[in-house]
Amino acid sequence: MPDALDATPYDALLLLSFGGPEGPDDVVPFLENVTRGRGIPKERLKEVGQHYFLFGGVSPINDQNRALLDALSKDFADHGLDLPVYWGNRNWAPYLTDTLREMVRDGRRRILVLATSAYASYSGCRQYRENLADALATLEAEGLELPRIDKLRHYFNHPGFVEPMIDGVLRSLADLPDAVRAGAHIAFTTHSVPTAAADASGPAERHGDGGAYVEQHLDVARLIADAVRERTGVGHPWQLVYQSRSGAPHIPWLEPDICDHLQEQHAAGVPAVVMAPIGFVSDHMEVLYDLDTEADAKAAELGLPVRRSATVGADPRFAAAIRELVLERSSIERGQDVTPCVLGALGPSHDVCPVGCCPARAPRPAAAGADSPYA
Ligand SMILES: CC1=C(CCC(=O)O)c2cc3nc(cc4[nH]c(cc5[nH]c(cc1n2)c(C)c5CCC(=O)O)c(CCC(=O)O)c4C)C(CCC(=O)O)=C3C
Ligand SMILES: [Fe+2]
Repeated sequence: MPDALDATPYDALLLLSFGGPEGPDDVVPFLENVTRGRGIPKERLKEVGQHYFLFGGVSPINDQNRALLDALSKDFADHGLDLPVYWGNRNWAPYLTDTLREMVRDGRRRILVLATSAYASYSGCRQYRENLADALATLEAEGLELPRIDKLRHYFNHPGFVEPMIDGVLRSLADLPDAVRAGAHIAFTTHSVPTAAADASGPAERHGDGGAYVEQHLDVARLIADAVRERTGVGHPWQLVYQSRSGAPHIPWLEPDICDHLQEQHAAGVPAVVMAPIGFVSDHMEVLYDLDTEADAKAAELGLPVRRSATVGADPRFAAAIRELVLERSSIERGQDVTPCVLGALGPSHDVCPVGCCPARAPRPAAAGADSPYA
């Protein structure tokens, strides 16, 4: 047995995710949960419902999270880290509030949260923190003693997140026909968000011109493109592009969309494209529909060879990265010196979201940050 690792003061890890439907009857109530109060046009909702029905009403995200939980349990056990791992979602069972209640009943007092979103943004960070605050408010109203909740720093630039994606892009390039491989363009994709949300992402000093959201994605894209050049000797041209736009058409969102981008690349004579969904932690519906279905169809129509590279999912290197991040944060909370493990130009992200980080359109209480109303 390895020496036991020390996660004190934490007594549990909470995997916090989006949630997704597990059958046709779940689709509409799931979409209602997601879009409550968010002003998404009815037409868009109908269309997104169809994406789920095309896959039997089942989002792959829950099985992805189950696989990640298994990978985390295995990694923690193999390394002598005795820390229970729980799972709760924003939009579908197991619901965050129910999981948090169970954790309190199990006596957990200091909880560290791993969200399945690697980057700063309202949708990828503060909204999860708002959900944590809502859950705490519910437990408080039930008379339960509230645990203290912290959130792990953004892990977009952790080697355990980036390296599996480098391998994925290399595999996709290798999988392209020989004749088009050297000329292939890499389209790094992430979820589009309103440009106003991107501009206000991250701490106040990063606001403006795409904010921390765009800056962090560009950092990861550059890391992957550089690593690919080092390993293949070919400097593939690349661009950060967007997918899964929603919202009303008159509100500006980040562009270009991947499908328009494929068309432009094709028109410019690019012989092949690797689509690398760096904005997503696993192959969930955005990847299976928006890339593997819609963008693939667009490419087929153009006669453009494309490949889609893997997300990290339950890669053991990602599980190991989470262990390292847990131990790093535990040491910091104990007042010890640590050297954060990080790649790229931006350095490690903050441990605690400062006041004004990824502000909401309408301010609401958010936990696990400097502006948390909870301890
Ligand atoms: C930045 C970002 C991430 C990445 C970070 C993270 O992972 O959290 C993400 C992930 C996800 N988004 C998901 C699903 C949906 N997102 C929607 C709507 C929206 N997403 C937004 C942003 C993001 N979303 C935004 C700005 C909206 C507009 C409405 C609003 O401002 O809230 C809608 C409504 C319909 C639509 O309009 O598409 C659905 C169904 C699923 C589950 C997939 C599955 O089931 O497998 C996942 C992982
Ligand atoms: Fe989304």
